[in-house]
Amino acid sequence: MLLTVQDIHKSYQTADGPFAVLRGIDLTLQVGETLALTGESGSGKSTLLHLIGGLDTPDSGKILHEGRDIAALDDAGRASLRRGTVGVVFQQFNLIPSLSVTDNIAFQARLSDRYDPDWAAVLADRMGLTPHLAKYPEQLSGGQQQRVAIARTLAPKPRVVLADEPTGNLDEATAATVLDLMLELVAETGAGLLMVTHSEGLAARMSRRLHLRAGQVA
Ligand SMILES: Nc1ncnc2c1ncn2[C@@H]1O[C@H](COP(=O)(O)OP(=O)(O)OP(=O)(O)O)[C@@H](O)[C@H]1O
Repeated sequence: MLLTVQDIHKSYQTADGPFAVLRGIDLTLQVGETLALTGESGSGKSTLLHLIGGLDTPDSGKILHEGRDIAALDDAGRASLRRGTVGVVFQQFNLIPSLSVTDNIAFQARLSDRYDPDWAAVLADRMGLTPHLAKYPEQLSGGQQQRVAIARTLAPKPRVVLADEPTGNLDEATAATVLDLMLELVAETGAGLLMVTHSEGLAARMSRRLHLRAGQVA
């Protein structure tokens, strides 16, 4: 199993006392599987993604990446998880303005020592970015920038791809094209994808759906 999440609980402290955002979440993700995470605004989707990516820690419960409990990792193990094993795509593109498209795509893979120029070239080609490799982010359209962000995430060949509304900034047709590409590439690398989306249309293209309601799987 690529990813196993067991009975996750998470509360935030507020002025009125603790607020339970996640109240016992279980999920699994297998190789090649794509899981849509839906739920109303505030239902805890981003919180769950952050916990799975090791960006925050749950109050209780377990998160296993390929059988390894992330709570048991030391700082170096956690850093390596964030840089290579898990890839995250956010709604904001977060490209580095001073780097060309080529260098933006390579950036994370280089950091984690997983840079493969041939794979980076394949990604750029499939994402339709080859004519734009020498350009800088400000010279690209929103859809092109998002494709660079996705290529950058996939460049280190992560085992699990976590995506938070990755096409939320794009028009519907562009969003569908970008998602199809992401689904193809995730399938080819044998990764699993967990994607937050508000779009019924996009959720329907994925292999499974998990709906959060009041901190639980509905
Ligand atoms: N650091 C924090 N401190 C306190 N409360 C928080 C914190 N982060 C999130 N929350 C609260 O937890 C709840 C869940 O937030 P989260 O961002 O996970 O929801 P979401 O389902 O991703 O929402 P959206 O679809 O609007 O992005 C919200 O009520 C939010 O206000």
